[in-house]
Amino acid sequence: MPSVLITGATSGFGKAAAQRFAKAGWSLILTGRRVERLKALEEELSKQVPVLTLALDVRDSDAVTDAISNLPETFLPLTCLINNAGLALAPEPAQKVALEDWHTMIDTNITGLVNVTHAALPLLLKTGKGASILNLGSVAGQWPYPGGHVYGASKAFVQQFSYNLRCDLLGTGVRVTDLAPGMAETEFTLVRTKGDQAASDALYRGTTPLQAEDIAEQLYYLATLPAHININRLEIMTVRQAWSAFAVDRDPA
Ligand SMILES: NC(=O)C1=CN([C@@H]2O[C@H](COP(=O)(O)OP(=O)(O)OC[C@H]3O[C@@H](n4cnc5c(N)ncnc54)[C@H](OP(=O)(O)O)[C@@H]3O)[C@@H](O)[C@H]2O)C=CC1
Ligand SMILES: O=CCS(=O)(=O)O
Repeated sequence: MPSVLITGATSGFGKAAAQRFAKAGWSLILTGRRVERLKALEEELSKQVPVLTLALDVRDSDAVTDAISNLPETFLPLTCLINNAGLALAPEPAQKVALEDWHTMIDTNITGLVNVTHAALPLLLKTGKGASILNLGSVAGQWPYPGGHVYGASKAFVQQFSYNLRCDLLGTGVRVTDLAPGMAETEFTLVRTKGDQAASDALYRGTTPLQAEDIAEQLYYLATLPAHININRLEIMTVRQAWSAFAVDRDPA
């Protein structure tokens, strides 16, 4: 039975991915900080497949290394790592943002992702052919927009780290993908606005955002491609989102 390690499984893409992989019979290693949600997910999915939940903050490198290097045999070999835990904060212009918010994004989206990758790499290399690392990037890593500042830059890191890993893992059989979604309706905007439900609802109202299940389906597709195929980057948007014109600073009329 293949097994998948999903970071940030307590909400959004991570939770939907856990449900999708469970449906296909994969063993699940699920992580996140919110213990109650992990427990609920374990209760739901352990009726279908073996489930191991790890209450972990991806920023804590010692805890991450310890947990991943001591996985029970039932959850090995590890076939897929989904580096999904992440967040955006402070949609305001850069010059108005608290430094702490920038640090939180860097510590989670960059340091957290490399912590988990470093800990899981020996297991994935042992699996070799057919193993995958699926990294949650974002359209924000490729395309600039106002208020994107450190969030977009952290996702540009995810893209380049994914490509560079591909170079080093050549010949090992381990695949690496930067999956870069656009606007998707999860708790992402609630977190970004520090709990402003009205702002979150307003962003998704009157359009058709991607849903967590759409991304889960892509993750499952990527993890189950024939072993000789590596999709390097997959950018995915709702058909109701696109780019906009360049902004220009003009003198008053
Ligand atoms: N929604 C969107 O529009 C898009 C999202 N993305 C990316 O997809 C990923 C998932 O986002 P999404 O599902 O939308 O958002 P959610 O807010 O719904 O889920 C985020 C998940 O990350 C976990 N997480 C956050 N910080 C930490 C931490 N320090 N340690 C461990 N887990 C953490 C949360 O768990 P807990 O709080 O329990 O720790 C939660 O399970 C993120 O990397 C995001 O940047 C990319 C493109 C578009
Ligand atoms: O990564 C999230 C999508 S967006 O808010 O940057 O468009």
